Amino acid sequence: MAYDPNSQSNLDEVKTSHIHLNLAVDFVAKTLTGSAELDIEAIADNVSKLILDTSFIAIHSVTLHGAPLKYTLADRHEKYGSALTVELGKTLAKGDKAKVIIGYATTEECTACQWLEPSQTVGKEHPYLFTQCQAIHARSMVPCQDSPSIKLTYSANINAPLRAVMSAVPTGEEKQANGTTTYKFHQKTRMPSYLIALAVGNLEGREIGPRSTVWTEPEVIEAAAWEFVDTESFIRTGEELLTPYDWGRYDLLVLPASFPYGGMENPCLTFVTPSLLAGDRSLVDVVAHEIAHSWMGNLVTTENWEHFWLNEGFTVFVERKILGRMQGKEHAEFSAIIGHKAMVESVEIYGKDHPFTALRPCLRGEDPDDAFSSIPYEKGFNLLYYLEKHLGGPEVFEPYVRAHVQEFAGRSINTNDWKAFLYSFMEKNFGQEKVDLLNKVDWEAWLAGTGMPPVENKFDDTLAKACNCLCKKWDHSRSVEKPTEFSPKDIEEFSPTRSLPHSHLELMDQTYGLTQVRNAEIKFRWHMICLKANYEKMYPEVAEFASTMGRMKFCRSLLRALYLAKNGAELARATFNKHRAFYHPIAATMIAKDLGLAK
Ligand SMILES: CC/C=C\C/C=C\C[C@@H](O)/C=C/C=C/C=C\[C@@H](O)CCCC(=O)O
Ligand SMILES: [Zn+2]
Repeated sequence: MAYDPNSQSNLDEVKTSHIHLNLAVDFVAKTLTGSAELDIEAIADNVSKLILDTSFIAIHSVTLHGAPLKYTLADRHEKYGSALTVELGKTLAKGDKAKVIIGYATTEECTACQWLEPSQTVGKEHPYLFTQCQAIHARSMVPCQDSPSIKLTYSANINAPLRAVMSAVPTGEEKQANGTTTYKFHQKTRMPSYLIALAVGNLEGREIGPRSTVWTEPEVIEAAAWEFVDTESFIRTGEELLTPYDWGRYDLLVLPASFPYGGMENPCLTFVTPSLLAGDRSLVDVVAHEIAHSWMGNLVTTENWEHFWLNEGFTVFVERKILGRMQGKEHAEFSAIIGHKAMVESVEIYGKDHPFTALRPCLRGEDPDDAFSSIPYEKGFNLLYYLEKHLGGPEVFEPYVRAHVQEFAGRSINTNDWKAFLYSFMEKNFGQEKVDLLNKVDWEAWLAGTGMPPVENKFDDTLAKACNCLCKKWDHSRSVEKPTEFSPKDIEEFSPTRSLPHSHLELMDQTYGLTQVRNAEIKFRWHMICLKANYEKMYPEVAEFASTMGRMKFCRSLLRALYLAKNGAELARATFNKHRAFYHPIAATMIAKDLGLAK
């Protein structure tokens, strides 16, 4: 039976198999208004009610096959929203089906939607709406069983004044007499509610592959189409490693700058931050990551957010397999080294004994957004990387990873399911020898232990060597007042850490032009180095970057570091307060907590 501590739905009694959305997008009222039709099925006997997750939603009506039903909306749970209890007016036996239609509207407190003014878009002429439902924000957009343990198909008719795109295949559009258009969608593959996604804006599409179109504002379409030209090769490599791609289309949507994540694996339509548009295709590993989710997370889904590592650890593992095949093994290993550094930083931020540093944390009573960090990604990856080596390498492990997808596609699983299948696959295909090896793994330390993983993997440092070498050179240059051995050539491959004297930071900037750099990853690291050194001259640049780039990896980390830097706290808070409306509601909530501004 499904267990989900972050949902208030009666998951043990009912499951939803399909949702049809009929929604009108109102940019003036900033609401989605219409209905959600839920096809439900009793999974137990004597089911008389349906309990749905909602958050800041106004319920207008509930009907069953046209007849009104009684319902109550509970007082709001601070983290999980208001449970909507619908009296079904009859008792369902196990296997009985029903269609419940809920008339509703979102409200201005909706945490999934960000409504952008024209001034917040690239083109500055049209408003824009986008949603982000992971982890538990779908309930603020659609009344539903908002748990990844429930997998459903969905369809939608979205009436909007501008083009609408969704995490589904478009099936048609109908012009309306009032000048709006109804955009129709269908998602045939069963997926969890957190993958429901919608964007509406002045969007143009450009084909970049046999099953891929990149969507974005016309002003950036050229740059986007150029940057993501390798998309089809990533998908094919994923198919070679795993199973045929199941979702039909793989389109990309490049969002406005306030999009809070690097990418979001919404099926058929990955959402990405415009910070990937580096102009040199150097940041497209995020696209490899989102494509890997087509199998890991979207087909094989975590049962609840406590096993989030099954989505992300496996996705990072496949992402690095794809990179290894396309760019060479040393690139994949370099990515693992960078990921390891991110994990060290996350453990430092939480503290090594913090429960959220465990691979499988307890999230009862917690907001999953508070538990989000690099840990499920990188500790999960490190466990799989370690298991691959421990069990005999890719020849043994890659067939297992493929079998894992074949076994669990279409299902939601937990860590016990995962481990049981790993044992049975190894025993069946390779015999007792592998089972003995599995029995030697310190499962308790890997899964429940806090802090860094119990085993430190060794990664190939071919590409890291150049960075480490240059880092040492700058470190040793502390004793020299005006070092002369540095040149722009140094940084064709690199990145440093411990704080340097301000004079050296100035020289570094003059030599490498770091303040002017376009690549957001490099800019971010340069800003972090300056903040670590309390280099106040750079604080205004940091504030500018953090208030124009809504990807939390950048703005949240920079504002938190500025807040902790000498004389930086006031500027961090002032910057956030001034630009609060720029951030997506999820980012705004998290940053307010970091800066001690949460209510
Ligand atoms: C143990 C953690 C438990 C639950 C967390 C689940 C969801 C967290 C929620 O905050 C949503 C996360 C969405 C992530 C989307 C994309 C990431 O891959 C982006 C990573 C950061 C970046 O590159 O910007
Ligand atoms: Zn991911």
